[in-house]
Amino acid sequence: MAVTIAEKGYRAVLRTLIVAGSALAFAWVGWAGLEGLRTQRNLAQLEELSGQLLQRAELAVDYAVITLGDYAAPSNDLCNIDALRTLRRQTYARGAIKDIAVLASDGQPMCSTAPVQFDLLSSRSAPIAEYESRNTSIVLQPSHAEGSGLFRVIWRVSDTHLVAATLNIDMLMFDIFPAQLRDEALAEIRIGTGDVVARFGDMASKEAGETARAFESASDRYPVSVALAVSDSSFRNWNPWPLAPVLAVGAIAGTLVGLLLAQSSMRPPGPVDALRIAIRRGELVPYYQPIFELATARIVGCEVLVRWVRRDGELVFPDRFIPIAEASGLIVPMTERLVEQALSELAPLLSGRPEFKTAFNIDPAHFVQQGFLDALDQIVAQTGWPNTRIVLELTERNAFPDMKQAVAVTKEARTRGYRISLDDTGAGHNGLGHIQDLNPDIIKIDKKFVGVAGTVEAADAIIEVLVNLGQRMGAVVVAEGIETEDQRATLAHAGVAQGQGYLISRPVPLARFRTLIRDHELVAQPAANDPQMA
Ligand SMILES: Nc1nc2c(ncn2[C@@H]2O[C@@H]3COP(=O)(O)O[C@H]4[C@@H](O)[C@H](n5cnc6c(=O)[nH]c(N)nc65)O[C@@H]4COP(=O)(O)O[C@H]3[C@H]2O)c(=O)[nH]1
Repeated sequence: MAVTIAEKGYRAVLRTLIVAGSALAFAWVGWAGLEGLRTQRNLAQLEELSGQLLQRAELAVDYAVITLGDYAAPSNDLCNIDALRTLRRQTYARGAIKDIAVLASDGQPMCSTAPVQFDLLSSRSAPIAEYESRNTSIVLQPSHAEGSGLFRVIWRVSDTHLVAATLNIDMLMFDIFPAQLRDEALAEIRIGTGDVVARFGDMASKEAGETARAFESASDRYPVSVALAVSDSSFRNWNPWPLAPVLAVGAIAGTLVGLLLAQSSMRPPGPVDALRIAIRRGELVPYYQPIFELATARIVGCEVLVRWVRRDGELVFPDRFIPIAEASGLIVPMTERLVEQALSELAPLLSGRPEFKTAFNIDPAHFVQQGFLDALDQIVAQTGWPNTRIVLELTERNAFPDMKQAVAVTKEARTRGYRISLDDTGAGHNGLGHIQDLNPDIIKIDKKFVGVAGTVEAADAIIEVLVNLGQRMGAVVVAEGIETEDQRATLAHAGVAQGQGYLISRPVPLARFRTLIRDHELVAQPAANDPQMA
């Protein structure tokens, strides 16, 4: 089937849309997938950072506890000059520890290596909170100066003997954040119920109201916890993937998939699928060929002949698709739609034309199918046509799959009022067998004989036999394929009652058929000798 320029253009646009859509979709999915991974990775990294910070804080406390362990024996007199000198030396050698002190039972320092450190920062007027560790003899005390980095680890060796180490853990946080987050994140080390001992970073630069991602980790050994917060925008911009390669890879993959998709989805459908689509779209339409009285040229009915009118206007004749429809079973929905459409279209012609009948070609296999007549009844009833005005044409050319069933359905059809017509009579392989079995109401003489009527003796003899048979069986004889006035005259003279053929009209669409009927009614001659009517 030729592909028109418009169709080519349409396909090109469709192909471009499929490929572009697929490329965009893949690029987007690739990007969104990697963004999801990045979020997961960033979350994991921040959790790890908060864990690391907590570990550092715990280590600092561990270190203080180990150092205090050296002075824990109550027998030690730590407050004499020599002992203090040794203590001071050791304190200087241990980075985070700023002071070691011996406390009285009320917590007041008895002696200290650097008495200023903790006491200066704490207010003597308010009591300083104390938080017990899992080992209850180890107590942590934040300083009153929030965020100073200072806090105290006290070891209650006995009720009267307390040793304390003052720590500054500010420097623990110095390198905790990656450079990208340093100005847009906040880390805090807290003691007890929330006293902030040390703070690093700043989120003040971020816009007010911006959400932040927060992480917290708490020690199960000491009353120490760590809180980490990162502004949402920093979090989103952290560890970005290189966007261009990601999009490029996604787009290339999408383009390849799109090309494959376009190729498979635009492959022209096979003949059966094409026909199925055409039926669904209503591209198979009825054409009408008038059946007229040979004596008067009065139109007394029509034969419905299917045409496939493609979207581009191309007209496809039945010999190109009826065999496909019959072999695939699509002949059933095709015929049903055709009957429905034709009867609906022709309904206005019913009134005032009591003899007007419409004939449909019925595939023999469809005819003997279970429920054929019931389905037909339903369609016909919807259109308001009486069954008696409908002719079912059965061809001589195709054999009936089940002749007994065909005879039974024929009888039942006639009981329900339908007329049975035997098409292409004489041209099939059954001789006159079908006439005897099916007892039709109408016998159609094949155009093979009509075309040579009056010129070939054998054809004239066959026509004569069929006319005689018709008369004896009470069947109307119709000649198909009358192309010339001579043929019409010869056939009329031979006793053929009705005919169809190019002499009057080819099969035509509805509008043309209506005009034809009107014109013929105006010029039709009254029958001198009315032949038998079907
Ligand atoms: N040369 C010549 N031809 C004439 C003349 N008058 C009519 N014809 C053609 O002869 C065919 C008569 O239909 P058919 O024997 O039932 O033969 C039909 C019928 O067997 C089948 N067919 C058509 N429509 C349907 C349908 O709706 N259902 C089924 N099952 N078969 C159909 O396709 C066949 C061909 O149909 P068409 O191409 O429409 O061909 C039609 C018609 O156009 C004439 O004066 N000269």
